[in-house]
Amino acid sequence: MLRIAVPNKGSLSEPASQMLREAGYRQRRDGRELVLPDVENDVEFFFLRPRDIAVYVGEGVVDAGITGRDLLLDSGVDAIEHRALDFAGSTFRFAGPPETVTSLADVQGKRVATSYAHLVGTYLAERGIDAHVVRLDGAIESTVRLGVSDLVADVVETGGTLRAAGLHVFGEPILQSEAVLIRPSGAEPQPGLETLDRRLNGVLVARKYVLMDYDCPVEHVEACVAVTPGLESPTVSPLHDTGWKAVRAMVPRNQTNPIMDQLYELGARAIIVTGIHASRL
Ligand SMILES: Nc1ncnc2c1ncn2[C@@H]1O[C@H](COP(=O)(O)OP(=O)(O)OP(=O)(O)O)[C@@H](O)[C@H]1O
Ligand SMILES: O=P(O)(O)OC[C@H]1O[C@H](OP(=O)(O)OP(=O)(O)O)[C@H](O)[C@@H]1O
Ligand SMILES: [Mg+2]
Repeated sequence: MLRIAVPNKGSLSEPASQMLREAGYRQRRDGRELVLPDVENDVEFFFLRPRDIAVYVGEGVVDAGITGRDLLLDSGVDAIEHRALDFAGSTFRFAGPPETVTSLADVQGKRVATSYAHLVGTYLAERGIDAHVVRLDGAIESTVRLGVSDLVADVVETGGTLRAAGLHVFGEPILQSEAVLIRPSGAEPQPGLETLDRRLNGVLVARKYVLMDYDCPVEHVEACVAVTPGLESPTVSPLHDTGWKAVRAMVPRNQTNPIMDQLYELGARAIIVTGIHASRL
């Protein structure tokens, strides 16, 4: 049985369970369940604190886990990213009062509050910057006002929290983070992991692509197909009217409308878009 760690709280928890549900796995209905066997799929889910998941995976206690890339790197354990999962996207950045910090060099000699002490310590050490890292669990943005730090290093999504605290980001982003599937490094991946990974990729594809069908005059098929090349190659089928063909291809969801505009200009008609419920590539 493949043992998989899933975040039990925080911003990763609900989207991770949702993704696993879409991939055909059982997920807990009651937020207090700690272990959930899914016998039909030969997996067992362990609901753990997001920050601890990399540790369990690194120790080989579980075969895989879902966590944030930032948490994985901060843990410093022997686990590696197996696949990016395209949710809980954020950047990890330095921020501080605009009057006192504007570039990375200004961090020298200052107090930096963060929940990611290892990540920040390593980042600064690699750049030869000597600073005092103050490790705190959360509400990092308040630490400057409260006098515990001179600046912070924290997760930024919309930037709203920093703005509300009167802080501005500076320097290059330390890291781009998102939810990731991780596994122990070194050891060969468990056999069931490939199935889990293919299923999760199936969900990613179903979210990212739509199916586009359209009819096209025979003489414009090549031009239209160039606009919708699909993943392998689009399906081109005959129609009863021999002057027309039917074309079907997967297209990126976020380009649906510009692609339909281009196809229409090229003479395609009856353009129909359908969502993909599930996929296996
Ligand atoms: N606003 C956000 N947008 C996107 N990702 C976020 C956000 N806040 C935290 N994360 C991500 O969630 C993970 C941290 O999870 P954790 O549960 O420790 O904190 P949290 O989501 O802030 O939960 P909480 O503060 O409610 O305990 C990290 O990978 C982090 O990048
Ligand atoms: O850029 P934003 O869209 O404002 O989001 C980023 C904020 O969200 C998270 O905080 P959370 O609300 O989880 O509180 P915490 O700091 O106590 O974890 C994160 O730690 C940042 O503070
Ligand atoms: Mg938080």
